[in-house]
Amino acid sequence: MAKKDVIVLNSHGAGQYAYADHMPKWGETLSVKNWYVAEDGGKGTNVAVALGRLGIDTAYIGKVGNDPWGDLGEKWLKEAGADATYMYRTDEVSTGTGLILIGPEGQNTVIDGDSSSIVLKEEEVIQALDNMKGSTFFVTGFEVPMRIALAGAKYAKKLGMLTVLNPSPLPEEPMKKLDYIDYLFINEVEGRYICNEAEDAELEPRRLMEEVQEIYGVGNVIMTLGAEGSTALQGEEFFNIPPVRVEKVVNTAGAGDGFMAAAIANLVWGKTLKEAMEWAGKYAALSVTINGTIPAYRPLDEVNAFIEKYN
Ligand SMILES: Nc1ncnc2c1ncn2[C@@H]1O[C@H](COP(=O)(O)OP(=O)(O)OP(=O)(O)O)[C@@H](O)[C@H]1O
Repeated sequence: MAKKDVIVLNSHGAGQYAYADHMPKWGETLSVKNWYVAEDGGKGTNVAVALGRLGIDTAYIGKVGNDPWGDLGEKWLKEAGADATYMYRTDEVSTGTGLILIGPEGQNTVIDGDSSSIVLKEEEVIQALDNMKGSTFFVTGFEVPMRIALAGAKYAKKLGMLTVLNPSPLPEEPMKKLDYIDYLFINEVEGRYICNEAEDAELEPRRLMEEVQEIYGVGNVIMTLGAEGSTALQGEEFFNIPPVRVEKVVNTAGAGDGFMAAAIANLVWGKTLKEAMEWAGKYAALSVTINGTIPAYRPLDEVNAFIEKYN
């Protein structure tokens, strides 16, 4: 039986970026500058790699194609020390990938491929969880089908694990109660959407999280506020974690995934939720000073050095 500190069930994918001076017409061969595969993994591999690099015993569950993008995900996981045994493979659909064509004014057109996550089966998730009974945390999100993510969370809870959900991308239909979820991580836009609030509406973060608690029946709601830091409602206890100001913000993509991974790592280390969020805020602040998503998830010694310098 392979017990883990954290099991992550969510997607893997790889975005391809290309810079063009115009949009191609049908039949045209367009030469583009600087075509590259970005190291942004999809929320599953992002979180699993971030946790692995922090030294947390982590396993990934998901499905990728039999193609180079799937191989890349497996390589990232293994290099981070995460277990890729349950990175299932399929010939039916290729690994989720998108072509992001960036124009001369920075405008972009995205061609998004179907992701192999859509053919992940509930039985495969259950089998993986059965083989990892006794694990501590189970983390999921909706870049795999919502039905699969929630079935996984319910089963993990039944096996005695602590469950964490990042319900992103949010489904259009309202969700039912999620009272088998222990920790819900959302950003402010998602918080307002769940509460049916306009993005620029006035509801205070605390009230928003109270409503989210009520709607979903989840006791611990953690809401990230971008450059403004983060905030949480743990039962009735509210806390606000002020932002960490860095000299130069280079790239904030994936900051939310990194923040969640860092907070969970601290919960594994026995810290309180408040302590976990303070550390995660520093971890995420370091990540926004580094270009790329996966490259910005730094190992424990580098994060500690940054925190020492910051203090
Ligand atoms: N400009 C910034 N300066 C310092 N810290 C930041 C900045 N932007 C984000 N962070 C940190 O990262 C955390 C997560 O950011 P954010 O709320 O933007 O998540 P998100 O919207 O889920 O991000 P993404 O979807 O890009 O992963 C914040 O709570 C904060 O701690």
